[in-house]
Amino acid sequence: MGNCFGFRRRRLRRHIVLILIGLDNAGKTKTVNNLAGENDDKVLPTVGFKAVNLVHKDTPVTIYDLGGGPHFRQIWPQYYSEVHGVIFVIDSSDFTRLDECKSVLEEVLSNDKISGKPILVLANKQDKSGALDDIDVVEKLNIEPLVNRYRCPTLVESYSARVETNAKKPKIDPGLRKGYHWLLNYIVKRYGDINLRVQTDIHAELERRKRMSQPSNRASQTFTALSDDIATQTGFENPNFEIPKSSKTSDESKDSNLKDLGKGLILVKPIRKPNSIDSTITIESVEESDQSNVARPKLSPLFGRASNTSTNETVRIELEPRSEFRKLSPIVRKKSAVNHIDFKNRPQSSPTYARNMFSQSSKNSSIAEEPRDEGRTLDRKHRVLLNEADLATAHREIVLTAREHTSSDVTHAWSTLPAAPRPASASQLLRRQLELGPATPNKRRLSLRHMQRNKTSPERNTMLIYEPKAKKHLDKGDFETPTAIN
Ligand SMILES: Nc1nc2c(ncn2[C@@H]2O[C@H](COP(=O)(O)OP(=O)(O)OP(=O)(O)O)[C@@H](O)[C@H]2O)c(=O)[nH]1
Ligand SMILES: [Mg+2]
Repeated sequence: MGNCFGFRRRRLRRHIVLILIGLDNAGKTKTVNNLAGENDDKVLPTVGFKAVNLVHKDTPVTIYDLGGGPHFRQIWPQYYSEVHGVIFVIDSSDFTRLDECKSVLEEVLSNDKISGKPILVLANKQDKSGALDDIDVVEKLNIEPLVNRYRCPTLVESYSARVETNAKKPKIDPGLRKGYHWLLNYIVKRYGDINLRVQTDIHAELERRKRMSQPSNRASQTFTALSDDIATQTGFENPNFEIPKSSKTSDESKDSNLKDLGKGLILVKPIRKPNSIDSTITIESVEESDQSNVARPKLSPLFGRASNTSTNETVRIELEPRSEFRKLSPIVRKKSAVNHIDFKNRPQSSPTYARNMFSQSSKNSSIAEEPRDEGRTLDRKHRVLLNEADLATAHREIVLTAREHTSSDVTHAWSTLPAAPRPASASQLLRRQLELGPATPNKRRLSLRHMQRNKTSPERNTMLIYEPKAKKHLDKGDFETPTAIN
């Protein structure tokens, strides 16, 4: 019987997109031909890519069969954001290329757009004598630690894409059939989560490309994108944020801020890797100088400034939230009726929160407009992202904490706000880690990893910090135990 209210259950329209990759000559095209029921004796090396459309239990499936030659591998990442899963084919009879295969697989899995997505590893050419079976492949390619590291649900299957030529319709090897069905069923079951991530990634990628195509604003806008990803996709307050308790008057505070801004500014510029659309933000310290004629970098207020006060080594990165990202963010979607971000639990992500806080603070008038406390600063628009001093002194790995606020917090004055944060647990929306990567004397990589419940893999934002006059050499040995910042 139909629904008596005349409602029909709306089914989510699914469309699964897979990417088929692996070294050249691995048998990718032969494999997809098998899946499509094509009996093609001679397959030629793929130039560029080929899209194959199939159907799995009423769900359309598109498989991008990409060329595996070294030149074509460079275009693989362009497809990563839009795929729901990966099929990685290996020629298990070609022992000479196992190392190459291993490093290519690691490169794929470590990509931000792939980490966390399901992977089907296919050990092809089992008909050849001496071919490695699936267990050997797992061992030789070190697959287990690799997929654990990048949190990719993985299945390894062995099969042969070579089928009997006299058969009208090629039989699909049971190994291939099993693996293919596992991958599709896995995606179908978690389609909502995986697809949300795919859509968000596609949107972010388009935005980034749009920005990159505007040369005049390239530096500032790229930085905006990066900051926004941190600010809006985490939906949380700044990791090292602490509510400052300043005893200074607003005039004093303004003065000290102006002075600090004059010292050691930081240049922010994007670095583009050749043949890649990815860019990294480099933050370069400018040495302190008394010469007034030294040109200071002009940074757009759009993306905020970054400043480094030489006295306390605080790197201050100011974030400007952008509304476009919010529209797609899972946090926005949580409340169905309106475009509403649940600021109650993430008050510091909210521009209105900051505004309220400041209007509250100015009403109370004992609060400085831009209060400052030992290198940590919060002002009207911005939040502190990294506290260099904290990083440099103790922490190899910092497990960030989430802070619980109730709406009543907003009515408090700065000085009376609860300061003790509650440690984030795995069941909470986010799990974030700040990692201090391997360091050279003057270069450090800081990456912010954060995980959202609705996503299947961590987001990662990386910044390289160059310190021309760095004295400390930070390496693994300097840090022993992870410490929570409170
Ligand atoms: N013996 C044997 N040969 C296979 C098998 N699968 C593919 N081949 C052969 O391996 C060669 C390469 O196959 P392709 O499917 O073109 O390989 P590919 O991975 O698509 O290569 P690119 O498009 O260059 O990246 C072809 O000559 C296939 O006939 C298999 O299971 N057994
Ligand atoms: Mg091919």
